[in-house]
Amino acid sequence: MILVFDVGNTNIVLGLYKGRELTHHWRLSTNRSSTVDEYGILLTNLFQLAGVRAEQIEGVILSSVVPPIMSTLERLIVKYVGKEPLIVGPGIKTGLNIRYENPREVGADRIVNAVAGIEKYGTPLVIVDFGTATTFDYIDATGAYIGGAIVPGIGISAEALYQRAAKLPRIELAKPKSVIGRNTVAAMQAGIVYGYAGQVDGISRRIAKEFNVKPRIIATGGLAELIAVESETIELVDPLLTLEGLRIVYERNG
Ligand SMILES: Nc1ncnc2c1ncn2[C@@H]1O[C@H](COP(=O)(O)OP(=O)(O)OP(=O)(O)O)[C@@H](O)[C@H]1O
Ligand SMILES: CC(C)(CO)[C@@H](O)C(=O)NCCC(=O)O
Ligand SMILES: [K+]
Repeated sequence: MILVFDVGNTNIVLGLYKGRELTHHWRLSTNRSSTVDEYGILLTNLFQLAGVRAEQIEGVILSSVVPPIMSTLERLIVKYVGKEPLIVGPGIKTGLNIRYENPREVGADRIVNAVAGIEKYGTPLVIVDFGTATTFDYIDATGAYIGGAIVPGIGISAEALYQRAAKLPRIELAKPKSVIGRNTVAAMQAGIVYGYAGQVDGISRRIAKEFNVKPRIIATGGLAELIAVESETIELVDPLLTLEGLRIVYERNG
């Protein structure tokens, strides 16, 4: 069994693979002040509930876009799983040709998404990940990672309205009845849901035009489903794409 960790700014998503099969997956909050032992209690409890013993885990792979908690997570894995994790970053084989100006700058989550996306969906491809930030990644027909776009995430945008405008409340992110809201909550929901759906369509169409391609457009991330149903360009939602990418990268370094 291998244990995979996708460490994002909002959530840590972890999964257990038996061969190619994802047997368990869990979502924890990313808490910058949690200690090794606090994360250790969570991990131990999850394993216990799943009937998994740490000795059954042959290897661990971790991708993170939160540098300040890396040392905590590395120590967590050594202490509670008894393994040195493989960390997605310079020096490991991803098999991805990265054409970013500085390849080290690309978020590990975006790299791992691209690896899984190419394997599962082929190229050319656009991956949209609705996380803390919404990211777009464009992979060309040769399988090269060209780059993408980074947008404030849905949660960040909704939170900013609430924080900065005295009369705007915190809202539930849900689809409103109409694109024209006739109360504050409905108006905010319309702006966010249709705004983000339109953003995906707009950016995807621009990619298609600028690069003269017809890429498949695949979405992932916590809030993908809500937006995908309103988008005209998202072909499908693959909620566990990042975990799949981690498994593939682990195998490429075996
Ligand atoms: N129902 C909701 N209402 C309001 N905000 C939400 C809702 N669900 C998620 N969010 C917010 O949206 C953002 C993205 O959440 P999501 O669960 O997609 O994170 P994620 O995909 O794990 O992101 P990351 O990988 O960056 O940690 C977070 O800021 C989260 O607080
Ligand atoms: C954009 C986020 C925050 C999305 O999780 C992450 O991929 C990241 O921190 N990336 C580094 C910057 C870049 O990808 O260009
Ligand atoms: K993410």
